[in-house]
Amino acid sequence: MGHAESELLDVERIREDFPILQREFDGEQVVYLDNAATTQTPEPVVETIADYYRTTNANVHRGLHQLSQEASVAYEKAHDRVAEFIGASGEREEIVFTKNTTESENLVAYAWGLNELGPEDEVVLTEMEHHASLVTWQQIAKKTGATCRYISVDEDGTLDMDHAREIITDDTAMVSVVHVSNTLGTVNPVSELADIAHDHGSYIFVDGAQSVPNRPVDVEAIDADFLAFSGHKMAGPTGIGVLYGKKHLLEEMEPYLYGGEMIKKVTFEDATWNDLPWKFEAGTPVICQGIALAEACDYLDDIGMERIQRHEEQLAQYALEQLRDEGDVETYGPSAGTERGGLVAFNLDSVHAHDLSSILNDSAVAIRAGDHCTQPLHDKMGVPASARASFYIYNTREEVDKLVSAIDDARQLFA
Ligand SMILES: Cc1ncc(COP(=O)(O)O)c(CN[C@@H](CS)C(=O)O)c1O
Repeated sequence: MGHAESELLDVERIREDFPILQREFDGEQVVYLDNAATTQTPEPVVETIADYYRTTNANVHRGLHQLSQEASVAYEKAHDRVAEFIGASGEREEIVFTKNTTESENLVAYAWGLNELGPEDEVVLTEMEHHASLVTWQQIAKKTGATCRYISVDEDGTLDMDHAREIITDDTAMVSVVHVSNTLGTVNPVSELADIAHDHGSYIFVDGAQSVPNRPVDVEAIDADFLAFSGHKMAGPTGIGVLYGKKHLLEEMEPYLYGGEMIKKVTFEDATWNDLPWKFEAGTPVICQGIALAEACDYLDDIGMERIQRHEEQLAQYALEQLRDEGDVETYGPSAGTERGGLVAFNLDSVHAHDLSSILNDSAVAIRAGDHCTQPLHDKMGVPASARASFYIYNTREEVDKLVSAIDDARQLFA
């Protein structure tokens, strides 16, 4: 299948780095449109992983031998590279490697929330939060007696900022907000929300899982106190997430996972903690994944995050136009022309999203169908599930056409 180049990205050249995109199912070349769930891994990142295990593998911070020294240096530098990727001037001391975004959210909820929240405190979320944030803060609130409140989402899928200004008050201890919704594609004004939160003495946690991989993100320009994202959504491996935290906050926080690496001195009676970020990286850390994530940062920066953003926006707008041309497709999220992330959730009249996804799979079109870990949002939308196409650097307009054609196959099947 030939692929028209986007005027923004040399997609043909990029696709050469992703052999998985050549796979065929029953003679149909795969059309991978499930990038909000996880992205594919380019050869330079795969080679970095292979090279690590071939030449450098050793445990970090524990051996004086050459291999351990080399692995330790590479692992530490990976923290610095990730810090640079998101504009964290505190470098490695502000970057904690976790397993994924979910663990990063839980780290702050337990290490800060469990100790700092009480019955007089409120945690403000949005109705479009992913379960990684919503369930985490909901359960910590139950444990501490704090109250969760939710900023409303308007009919058009955007955040009701008047409601945000109303419910973020001096009782708010934490605002936790998704930067780009994985269901609606809505891009939330996180800098404005940070200002509102800070004006009331609250911290702000930004869920960057769908923004850091897809657009330029500068944590200091946002003035986020915490920000989380996952390596597997940004051309990196699974098994690594990142928690960014302002240095002074991470210094004040107690660890929530104990063991080796995170300590300095241990007696039978007590222990003291290691320096940042190691205080929050108990046990043998995600060594190879961290080094591979640094390579993914290089890979994406070589393409350019602004160009990636515009490429995805163009594909999403094109998909919206194609889908909305059909009278029987309901799409969710901001209208065409309004800024949105590179994804479109939708439903085809009279066809359940799961059935639609299965039929699209018959044409080798891979999308996601379900609640996308945003069940309360789907309840508010009045649908049990939605189908979702999400785009990345290797997708093309021609693949959007393939999606639309496969949807038509489903339409005919259920006609
Ligand atoms: C906004 C947002 N916040 C947190 C997460 C969790 O990322 P993890 O790497 O699984 O921990 C995700 C992952 N959303 C995937 C899996 S549900 C999706 O298909 O939309 C996300 O989109």
